Amino acid sequence: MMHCPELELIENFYDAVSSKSLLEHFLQAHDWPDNRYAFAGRQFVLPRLQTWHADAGVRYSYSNNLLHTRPWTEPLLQIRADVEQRLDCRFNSVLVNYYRNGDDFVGWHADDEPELADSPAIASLSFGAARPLLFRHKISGETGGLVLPRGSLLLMKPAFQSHWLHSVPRDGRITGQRINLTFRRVGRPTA
Ligand SMILES: O=C(O)CCC(=O)C(=O)O
Ligand SMILES: [Fe+2]
Repeated sequence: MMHCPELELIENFYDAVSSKSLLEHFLQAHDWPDNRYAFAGRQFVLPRLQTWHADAGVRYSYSNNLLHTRPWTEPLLQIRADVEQRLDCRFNSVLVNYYRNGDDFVGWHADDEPELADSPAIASLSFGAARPLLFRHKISGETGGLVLPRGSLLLMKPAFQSHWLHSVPRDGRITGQRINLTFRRVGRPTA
């Protein structure tokens, strides 16, 4: 598969033991909402479960439309501290995704909302079943992908969101559960 210079994968950021206990935490103790949402007068079903956590005062149109902002939990704060130390970056929010099995997925998108424009580096952590992240160049259409193993930290560098779309495709052969955390830095609105 093609290499993408705007992605950097750090394998075993968490070792097998820590990855397993964090996975168990998210599966057992994290408070998952229903994946049916009402938006713009319509009901729809998100093909995964999701929660959004942010520092006080952070606003993000995607989350404000779909999700309630929740406070940080102890495990999320600890993971944020570990990631910030490793990357020497600050993050003020995290989107937590739960893929119950290979039928859960995220479709093609870029995390390029205007609120992220100032510093759109995103740090993505994975626990549980390994799933591929596919990417597709917005103009040339080149495609590629990489597998995200448990315990890995994927750094999506700023230009990734402006040049590429990404997805985690459906694969009915995968039975295992997967948790993914994307730490973000959402700017405060200037107006
Ligand atoms: O699950 C993943 O690895 C990616 C999730 C994602 O793209 C997102 O939350 O924006
Ligand atoms: Fe994304």
